[in-house]
Amino acid sequence: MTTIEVFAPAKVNLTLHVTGQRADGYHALDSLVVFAGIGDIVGVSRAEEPSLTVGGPMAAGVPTDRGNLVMKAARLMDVAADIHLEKHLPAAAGLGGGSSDAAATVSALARLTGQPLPDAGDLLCLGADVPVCLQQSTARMRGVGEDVTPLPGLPELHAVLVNPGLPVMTQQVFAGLADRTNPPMPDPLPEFTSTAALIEWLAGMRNDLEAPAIAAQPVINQVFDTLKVTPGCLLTRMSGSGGTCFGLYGDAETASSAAGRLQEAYPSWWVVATVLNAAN
Ligand SMILES: C[C@](O)(CO)[C@H](O)COP(=O)(O)OP(=O)(O)OC[C@H]1O[C@@H](n2ccc(N)nc2=O)[C@H](O)[C@@H]1O
Ligand SMILES: Nc1ncnc2c1ncn2[C@@H]1O[C@H](COP(=O)(O)OP(=O)(O)OP(=O)(O)O)[C@@H](O)[C@H]1O
Repeated sequence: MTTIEVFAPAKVNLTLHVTGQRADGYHALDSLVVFAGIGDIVGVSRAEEPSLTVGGPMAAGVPTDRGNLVMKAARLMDVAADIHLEKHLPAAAGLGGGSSDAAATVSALARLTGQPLPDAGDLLCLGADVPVCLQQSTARMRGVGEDVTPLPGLPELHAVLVNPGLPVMTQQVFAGLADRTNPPMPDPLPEFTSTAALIEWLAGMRNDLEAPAIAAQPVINQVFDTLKVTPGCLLTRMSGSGGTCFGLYGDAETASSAAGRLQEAYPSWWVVATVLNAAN
């Protein structure tokens, strides 16, 4: 029995500019998206009937029925498969958890069956983050998520990801936006010759969902305040619709030390030091 396993990395929005709203209610975005060294693992093999098992340290509360996005992905691919999902990412965390899992499932089933990958537009029914998660590489994401421009050559970043353990529902955060028409990022983006230059530029960009996410889950403010005072923290920002926030550091040792301090101080939080945009 052939089993295909695919890594489903965490999706991190280094910027997230909300530039408008469509008639269908979805928002136009302009986002610099990178992927982390931590993620879920999706394993698929052919079966008579679809089935799903969910394991891993972050499996609690994740749907194990047809509502799981990996099962929706299998239905989109029209393949009956046994799927095993190993969860390492918190759900409803702004890390594209379910979306990355769905994208990994699509990729694994395409390899298992030889089917072509669906177009970005066809993947949106699984989630707005699925097209960028299918590429699993640094990109500028626009439209509602279907317009994905790969950005090779960006410097890698040493980061600490922190999630306070409370789910944040994406729809509620978008609904809480005060302004829905905000400036996009510059086009084209500058050439970044160093990590320091990238971080300095990022400081001038935004995540427009921070304010409504904080309104929905005020503990996010505490995550920001805690990250900001860790030694060597160069930038803090929320990823996606939250509640995960990230801090950027100059090197792996500084990031790892900050993660250790934070995890000791907040044992119930999910804290991970990782590399973003690692050279593929
Ligand atoms: C916030 C981001 O994670 C940034 O990468 C994505 O835009 C959201 O991606 P996602 O979690 O896959 O979102 P979906 O599950 O497709 O949509 C959840 C809800 O978020 C809102 N939504 C999502 C994407 C978008 N461009 N505009 C929206 O207004 C819609 O109300 C939608 O019903
Ligand atoms: N494979 C999955 N992993 C985690 N949650 C899932 C999955 N499939 C469906 N869900 C459901 O989707 C909800 C949203 O979880 P998900 O991890 O997709 O949010 P998110 O994508 O991290 O948020 P954002 O889009 O802001 O990055 C969860 O609360 C859960 O009930």
